[in-house]
Amino acid sequence: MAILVTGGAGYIGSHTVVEFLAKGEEVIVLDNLQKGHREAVKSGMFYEGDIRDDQLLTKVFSEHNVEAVIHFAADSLVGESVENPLKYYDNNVITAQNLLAGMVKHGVKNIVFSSTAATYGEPESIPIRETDRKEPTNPYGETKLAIEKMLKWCDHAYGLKHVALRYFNAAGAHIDGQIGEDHQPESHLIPIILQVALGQREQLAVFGDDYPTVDGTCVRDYIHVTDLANAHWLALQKLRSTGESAVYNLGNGEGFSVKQVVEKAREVTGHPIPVKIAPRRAGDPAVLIASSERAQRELGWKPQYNGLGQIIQTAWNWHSNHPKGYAK
Ligand SMILES: NC(=O)c1ccc[n+]([C@@H]2O[C@H](COP(=O)([O-])OP(=O)(O)OC[C@H]3O[C@@H](n4cnc5c(N)ncnc54)[C@H](O)[C@@H]3O)[C@@H](O)[C@H]2O)c1
Ligand SMILES: O=c1ccn([C@@H]2O[C@H](COP(=O)(O)OP(=O)(O)O[C@H]3O[C@H](CO)[C@@H](O)[C@H](O)[C@H]3O)[C@@H](O)[C@H]2O)c(=O)[nH]1
Repeated sequence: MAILVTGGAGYIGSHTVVEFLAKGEEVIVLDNLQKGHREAVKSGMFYEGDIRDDQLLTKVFSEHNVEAVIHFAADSLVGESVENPLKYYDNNVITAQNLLAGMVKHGVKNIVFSSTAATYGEPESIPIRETDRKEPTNPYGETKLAIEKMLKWCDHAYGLKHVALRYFNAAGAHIDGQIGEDHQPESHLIPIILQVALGQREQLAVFGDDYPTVDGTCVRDYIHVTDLANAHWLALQKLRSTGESAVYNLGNGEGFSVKQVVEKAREVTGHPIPVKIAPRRAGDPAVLIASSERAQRELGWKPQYNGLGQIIQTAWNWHSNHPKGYAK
């Protein structure tokens, strides 16, 4: 039976495809390449197209005996979602609805869903636990929370089981150096810092230094992309063995401010990485740090890359060897 990976040509999806293939799974990727890269999917079957295309979904589900879907495909930028919320309701909520309808129609019973720390909004306490209050501060988080609720009701009505994985900040690149992060245009902190180190940007704009944090800049929990990829496989095993829906946070449990990330990147790259202080970016909570205790206990998940320097080093290997990303 096959595993359908939507958004498998994207950053986290492509790393997950590698891990699933290594475990001997049969993988099919569906990606419209709006952000992903065909070159990031080295093997496995590939369908180029949009999940909102019913004919294509029917074709994929008819041509394969799909056991489970790993659903990465989405728009996922906090700042952009504040400026253009309807884009997020369309490509996140409507896309998920279409996918779930296709799964129900074709009798596919399992889904692992990419949720996010952005579902919590400003945390009520740190570290954040799965049961904590969820009041997103941006439309991106709202759409992911709406999908989590849609999954709950699909379980209730159709017996469609899910594991929702609330990732904190994905970072780093595959240890073999063949795949990594390449978003056009880039908006994520670590790749932007490394573009400064490569001389592709003059400086990093730090979005706000007046947050109630250790040095005034936002604090995030950075988790290696391969550790995230492995959590998906463990989530699938849980669905296979228990047939129960669940939700898990995925992070390292340690927070780093923007300035601390810059400092660590200076150590890794040996570059001074100049910064300038810029206004706050709308929708950013001050601090997001995970408790992943539930994932460790119930999935047996244990991050292998728990040092920020180690995570940045893998990203630096990728960016310095692929200064233009996947572009030739
Ligand atoms: N990067 C992070 O730090 C982070 C953290 C928390 C959650 N997430 C979630 O993880 C998932 C993957 O994130 P990423 O950073 O790899 O993003 P990405 O943009 O690199 O990957 C998403 C992929 O989905 C594809 N896609 C988007 N809409 C599609 C559609 N309608 N039909 C078919 N393909 C479509 C894109 O082309 C892209 O390849 C997203 O759902 C995101 O919300 C990411
Ligand atoms: O040029 C930049 C880029 C980012 N930041 C800051 O760096 C931090 C991290 O930003 P970024 O890398 O853009 O990640 P987030 O906005 O925290 O969001 C990521 O992490 C979330 C989970 O925490 C996911 O849901 C999102 O999809 C993913 O993009 C934030 O405080 C930003 O304000 C800057 O100061 N300057």
